[in-house]
Amino acid sequence: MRNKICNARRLVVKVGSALVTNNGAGLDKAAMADWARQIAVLRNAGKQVVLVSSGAIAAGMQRLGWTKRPHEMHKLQAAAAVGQMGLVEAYEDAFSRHGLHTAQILLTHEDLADRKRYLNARSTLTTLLELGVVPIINENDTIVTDEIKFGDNDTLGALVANLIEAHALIILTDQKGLYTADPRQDPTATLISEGRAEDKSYEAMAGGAGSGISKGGMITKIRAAQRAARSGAHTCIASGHESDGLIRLANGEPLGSLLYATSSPLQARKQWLADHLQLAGDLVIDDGAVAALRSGRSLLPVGVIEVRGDFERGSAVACRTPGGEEIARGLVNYSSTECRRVARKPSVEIEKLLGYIDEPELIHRDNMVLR
Ligand SMILES: Nc1ncnc2c1ncn2[C@@H]1O[C@H](COP(=O)(O)OP(=O)(O)O)[C@@H](O)[C@H]1O
Ligand SMILES: N[C@@H](CCC(=O)OP(=O)(O)O)C(=O)O
Repeated sequence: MRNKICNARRLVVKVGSALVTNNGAGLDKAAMADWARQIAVLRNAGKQVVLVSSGAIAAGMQRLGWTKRPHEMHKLQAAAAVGQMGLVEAYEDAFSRHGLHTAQILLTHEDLADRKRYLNARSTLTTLLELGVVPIINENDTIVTDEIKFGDNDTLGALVANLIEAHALIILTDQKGLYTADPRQDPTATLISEGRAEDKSYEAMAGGAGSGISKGGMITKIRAAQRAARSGAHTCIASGHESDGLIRLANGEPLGSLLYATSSPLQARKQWLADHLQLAGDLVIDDGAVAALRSGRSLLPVGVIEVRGDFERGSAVACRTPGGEEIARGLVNYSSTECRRVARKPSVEIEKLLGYIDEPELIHRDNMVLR
């Protein structure tokens, strides 16, 4: 079962406030440096890793000399803005010692619910990963308050796993994993080694957060595992204090709790595309494009004869024959106006015709499902 994590080529690692900040006492730079070292080992083994890290508020409180967490939302937001600097500075320093570049990405849940921003975030992240950079993600606390209130970077980790079609989400926390009850309250609680992420019985085992600085607790981790499983990612909840924990997980050691998905990322994504999309328009395609799509290739502008409807980048559109038969549907990389300008043209002309290029294909095969 643990080969599910060692086979994962693309991983999201989430580290919670309790860990990054040593339970609120400023940043634990030694721990951060150690995760960076381990992530560098994973990168050298050919894995792509995105880091979702909390800790901005605690770091900001320390920089501002505050000893008590304020209740006012705007003060928490100000602390997060100050602390985010220290957080990324510390990671940048730690990763640069291993010759790795980092990138800061601040996201909100709304960004990922919006199709256009979703596609933009997705292409930026995948480009960074291909460049060998380690993206470091946190919530954009300046413009949203939900996450500060609910302390929910676990959900963000799952949304990022959905976004980049990660194979695994590793949630590092201050416990060894998911126990049958909160181990702080119940000393007889035992560690769950593995089970299906969708298993509803886990929700009843989760208590609240362990410390004043964290907010989510286990329930947000279990829900994150359920959400990650919907895009085919397995989740492992494990201790961030375990020596070489990430490396050992990647080697298949049975650390922590594995909450596994039952479908592959590609199957899950295609199922989602097939079930959930409301079509915003049609791309009428020629015989060559029909054959290309049926053999599993992406849709290029050269095969498009006509564009019907008004739609934005990221909308769902159908690919149809001139007779109206639906061949495929998927998320389109360009708006209807842009599609009309590039239809029938080779991809190399996109930049000249539009003045910029997002992607060489109108619909990428990963974002498409055949009918
Ligand atoms: N069933 C459970 N198994 C393990 N930990 C649990 C459970 N229920 C509640 N918890 C608590 O959840 C805490 C971890 O969540 P949290 O404090 O939000 O950490 P993080 O900042 O890493 O997200 C643990 O310290 C533990 O006290
Ligand atoms: N984004 C904020 C808070 C998010 C948060 O606490 O999440 P979690 O680590 O899941 O408890 C921060 O960086 O301080």
